[in-house]
Amino acid sequence: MIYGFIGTGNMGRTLIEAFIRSGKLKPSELIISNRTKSKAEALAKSYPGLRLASDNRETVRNSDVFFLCIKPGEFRNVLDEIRDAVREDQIAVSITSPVMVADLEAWLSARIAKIIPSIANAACAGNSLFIPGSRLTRENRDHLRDLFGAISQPLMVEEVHTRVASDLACCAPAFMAHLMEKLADAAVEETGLPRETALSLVTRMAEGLGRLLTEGGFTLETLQERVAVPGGITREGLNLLQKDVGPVFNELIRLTHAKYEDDIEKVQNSLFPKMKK
Ligand SMILES: NC(=O)C1=CN([C@@H]2O[C@H](COP(=O)(O)OP(=O)(O)OC[C@H]3O[C@@H](n4cnc5c(N)ncnc54)[C@H](OP(=O)(O)O)[C@@H]3O)[C@@H](O)[C@H]2O)C=CC1
Ligand SMILES: O=C(O)[C@@H]1CCC=N1
Repeated sequence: MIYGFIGTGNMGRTLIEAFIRSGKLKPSELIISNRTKSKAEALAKSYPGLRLASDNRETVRNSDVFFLCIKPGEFRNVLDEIRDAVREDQIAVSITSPVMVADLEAWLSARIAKIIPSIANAACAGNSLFIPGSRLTRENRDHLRDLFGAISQPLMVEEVHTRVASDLACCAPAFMAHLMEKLADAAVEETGLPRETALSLVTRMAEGLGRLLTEGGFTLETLQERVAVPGGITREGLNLLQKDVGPVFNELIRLTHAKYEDDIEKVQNSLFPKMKK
C-alpha cells in the first residue's frame, strides 16, 4: 500500500514523521510532493527510501491513499492539477476543516475522508477527528481508523461539529500553551522569578497534569477539588479564574466559528465560482 502526501509543511511533515516513528508506515511506503521542492527534498533525505515525486500528479498516480495537507486557499490549484489523475478506487484524505466532504466528492472521483489531526499526534497522543465521506467502504473506514489509531485516538465526528471538535482537540494545544506562557510571564513580572525557571515549572506541571488525567484516575473536576482545599490559596485563584476566564472562552469559540464560516465561503467561491452575468 502506498501513501501519498501533497504538502509537506507543518502538518504534512508532522503526520509523515509520526507514522514513520510509530512504526506504522515505512519510508518506502510513502511518496511526497510540495510546492517548494526543497522542503520535500529535505524530508526525503531524512528518511531514506521515501520517494520524492516531481509533482502532485505523480504523487496521486503512485498512491493508493493520498493526503491533502494544504491550506484552504490552496485547494483549488491542487484539485485542478490532480483531478484527472485521480482514480475511483483511491482514498483521498483532507486534513483541512473548512473544505467540505461533499465539495471534495464533487471535485474528485476518489473515496473521500476528512481527518483532522492534532499536533498531539506527533507524540502518538490526542485525538484525530474522522469525518467519513459517502463513498468510503467499511474496509476503507477500518483501514483509515487502523492507520490513525497508530498515532492517535480516532474519533468519529459529524461534519457539523468539525469546528468545535477541532477547537478542543487541535487548536487547544496552542491555546493551552499560550495560557501557560502567560501564567509564567505573570509570575516573572510580579516576583522577578527567572523566566527560564517559570517556564520550566509550568512545563513540568503540564506533563504531570497530562499523566494524572490519562493514567492517574483524575478528571478535570476531581483534580481541581483535590488541589483547592477549602479555605486554601488555590481556591482564591480558582474563584478569580471562574469569574474572568469563562467568558473569554465563549468569545474564543464564537471567533473560531466566525472565521470558519468565512473560510468555508471563500473555499466554496474558489471551488464553485458563481457564473458572472
Ligand atoms: N497545524 C496544525 O496543528 C493543524 C493543521 N491542520 C490543517 O492542515 C492544513 C495545513 O496546515 P499546515 O501544515 O500548518 O500549513 P503549512 O503552510 O505549513 O503547509 C502547507 C503546505 O502545502 C504546500 N502547498 C501549498 N500549495 C501547494 C501545491 N499547489 N502543491 C503542493 N504543495 C503545496 C505548502 O508549500 P510551500 O512550502 O510552498 O509553502 C506547504 O508546505 C491547514 O488547512 C490546517 O488548518 C489540521 C490540523 C492541525
Ligand atoms: O482548522 C483547523 O481546525 C485546524 C486545527 C488547527 C489548525 N487547523
